[in-house]
Amino acid sequence: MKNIRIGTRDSQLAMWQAEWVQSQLTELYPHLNFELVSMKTKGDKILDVPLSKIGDKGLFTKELEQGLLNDELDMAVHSLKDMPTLLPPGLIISAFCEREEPRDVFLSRNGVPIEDLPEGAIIGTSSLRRKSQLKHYRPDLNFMDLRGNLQTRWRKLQESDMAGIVLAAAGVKRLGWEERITQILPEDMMLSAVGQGSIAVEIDEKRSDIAELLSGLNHIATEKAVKSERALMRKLEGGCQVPIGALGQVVKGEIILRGMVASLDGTRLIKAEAKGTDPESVGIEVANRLIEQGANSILAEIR
Ligand SMILES: NCc1[nH]cc(CCC(=O)O)c1CC(=O)O
Repeated sequence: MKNIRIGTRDSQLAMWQAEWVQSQLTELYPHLNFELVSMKTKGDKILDVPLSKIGDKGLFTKELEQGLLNDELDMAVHSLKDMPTLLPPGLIISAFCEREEPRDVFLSRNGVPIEDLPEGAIIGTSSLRRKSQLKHYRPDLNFMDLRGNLQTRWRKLQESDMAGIVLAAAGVKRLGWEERITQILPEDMMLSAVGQGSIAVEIDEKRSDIAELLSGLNHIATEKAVKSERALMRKLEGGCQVPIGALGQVVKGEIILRGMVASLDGTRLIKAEAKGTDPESVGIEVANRLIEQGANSILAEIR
């Protein structure tokens, strides 16, 4: 029986996602054997520094991509959110799996939603995107850097004097932690990260055999939405380490894309929106509208 190697990081969330891809493929192709190969990435090893300070693109993807290029892996499963907008030459995303809830959630230690937290409450997050938007909404809030996998972040919340933490709903749901969610943050308070909630499967562009297997996992509406978000990000030259939010939604085949750029202190926050059918042009249009409103000067300050 043919053996197909699926690469993944070894965090509990990454393993859940890779196992999900494995089970979908096994169901579609019961005569093939899909094997998981787990590895640690640089982003899993450096845990004491906020991602924005490491400033390295592909922190969670490089080792897996090396595996694809060296023919040690046949495919690599990633959270799309962790993937740079430009892939290494020779690699492509072969499937954008159907998106889970894209929004962020607040996990409050005492069950108190963000709007009712006491003045000066401390929120755990290292994400510039989450901090800037929360600062904009409530300038009195304080922040504590928080990295590590979801288990680590939950444990740190219990052990510290933080009021709560902000996480992607998708990860929280995949780990079965729904009951820990205090609130889903609405898009006008917290626009999610580019690609958030979608699982992407990356392959060597020469492996048309693998691409064929994966065609059954691609979800067209998700693909359109996240491609528009990634086009916006590419135009603004952001990584996941800048305060940019974007959410595309496909309604009757048309993409509606909203984008947001904020300053770190939350005093400036700009938004733009556009509609269309071509992901690339919708993404660029929203990016240009953000640039017209001063996005580049906000981003230049941060870089
Ligand atoms: N930055 C790490 C990361 N990458 C993807 C997810 C969640 C899963 C997803 O967005 O698909 C998370 C955790 C989080 O931000 O809470």
